[in-house]
Amino acid sequence: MTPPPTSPADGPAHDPAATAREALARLVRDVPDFPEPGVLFKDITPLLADHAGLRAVVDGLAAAGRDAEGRPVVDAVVGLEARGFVLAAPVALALGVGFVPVRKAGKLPGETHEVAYALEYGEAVLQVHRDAVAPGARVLVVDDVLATGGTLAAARALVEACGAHVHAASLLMEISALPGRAALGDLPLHVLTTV
Ligand SMILES: O=P(O)(O)OC[C@H]1O[C@H](OP(=O)(O)OP(=O)(O)O)[C@H](O)[C@@H]1O
Ligand SMILES: Nc1ncnc2[nH]cnc12
Repeated sequence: MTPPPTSPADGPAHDPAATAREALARLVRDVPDFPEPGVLFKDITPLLADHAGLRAVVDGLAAAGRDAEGRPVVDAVVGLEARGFVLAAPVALALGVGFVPVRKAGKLPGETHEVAYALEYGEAVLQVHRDAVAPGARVLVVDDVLATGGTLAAARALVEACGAHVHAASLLMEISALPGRAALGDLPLHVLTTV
């Protein structure tokens, strides 16, 4: 039987994390001065439009919700409006659990918890349905970008207001020039790439 490739000289080894990083490097577009001067916007729409790239990053994001043997260890996946929704729903399917939306204020019809927060280019209010996450549940939070950490800190506060626990946050990319990681204290972060 032919052994699997072990070095670049033998051919490309199957490394899911490297595949996701390569997709991000190739398919995320930098847009200077959007949505305001001084912001280098990371546009993920080319990545979302590429089936293999989307597949690679969904698999990479879902890994944060599994144990060392690959078994799911979370009870729900929370996605953050709007880009986080696109990624979190397939991650929830991959892990065999449900999807819970955290939305900008005024969009959810039921009783909500809410948190005001600031992000790299503005301020907003996030909400979650009070009954969306069961008390004691272990949650994976999924989003695209970690910049200042304001959005993710607000999402964590909302999950905790439901009496649930954030197992980890899983993100496509961390902007290392911004202080997001420091703002999140002991929250376990799983990032597919750092820019
Ligand atoms: O770390 P932070 O500084 O909080 O920034 C990160 C957040 O900013 C973007 O969301 P945005 O509110 O622009 O929403 P969108 O997905 O609706 O475009 C991004 O999708 C993250 O959620
Ligand atoms: N620079 C950036 N690019 C894309 N999304 C963001 N959210 C916050 N900062 C961002």
